[in-house]
Amino acid sequence: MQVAAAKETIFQVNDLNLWYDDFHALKDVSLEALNNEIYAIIGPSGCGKSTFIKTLNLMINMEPGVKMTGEINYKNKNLLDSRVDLVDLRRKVGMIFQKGNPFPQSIYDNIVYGPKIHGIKKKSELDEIVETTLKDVALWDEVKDRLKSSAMGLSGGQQQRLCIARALATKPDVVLMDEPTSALDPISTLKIEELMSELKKKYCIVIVTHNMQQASRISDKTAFFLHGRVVESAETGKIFSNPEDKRTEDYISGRFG
Ligand SMILES: Nc1ncnc2c1ncn2[C@@H]1O[C@H](COP(=O)(O)OP(=O)(O)OP(=O)(O)O)[C@@H](O)[C@H]1O
Repeated sequence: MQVAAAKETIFQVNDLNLWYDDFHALKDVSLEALNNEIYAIIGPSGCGKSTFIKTLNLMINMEPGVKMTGEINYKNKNLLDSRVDLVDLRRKVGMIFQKGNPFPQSIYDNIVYGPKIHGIKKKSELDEIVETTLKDVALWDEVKDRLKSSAMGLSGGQQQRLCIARALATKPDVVLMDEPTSALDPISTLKIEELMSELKKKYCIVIVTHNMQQASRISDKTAFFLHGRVVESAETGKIFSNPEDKRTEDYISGRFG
């Protein structure tokens, strides 16, 4: 009998506390996210989901008055140590937001932006990155004849897939997604969900979602946040069918939030 190889730990967060000035927004958060898995973060508005996901590539440092204690180990290196190269970190830990936010440039230039910053200049190499990443997000067939047209002419769902392609172009390990489908129609949402299931074959994905069906459909693990704490974190099937904590059960059954 073959034993499946253990999945690599990408993030190991230990006792993370975060304050915005005096406001204690994350309390003793501990989580482990593995490669080739989708980790969903759920919880009511204001519970700290976006704050948490933004700590994973230190985008949170752009907010004024933020102070953190604890550990955010990314591939065994604590990001809260001072000597982290932020440019390198953001290349390896890509982020997708609620609304696709392409640059007002061509489809092609949106994708080559990151690779060019990281020193790739050869046209054949850039062409290859554009084709591969657009194929990865299932957008190639829709746009291959208009790569030089403005990205702003794409539909909302296409713009979101382009932004995912843009994140993939720098060869990340992780894709963070903060409510990536909340501004999309059901068909575009389904396409992004199918895409996530494909992407997890190569990446670790952490997604914040308000959509409980989405979390249960696509994720492997789920963490339920409330008032800045992780109430419960487990296999998604367990969270949705047999949660340990009454508050988790109340939330997933729509009794609050
Ligand atoms: N820059 C900031 N300065 C001060 N407080 C903040 C800041 N950003 C967020 N907060 C507060 O931290 C708490 C957590 O906010 P956060 O945006 O992480 O919640 P959320 O779970 O993502 O909410 P939503 O689902 O509504 O997006 C909230 O009380 C919020 O008001």
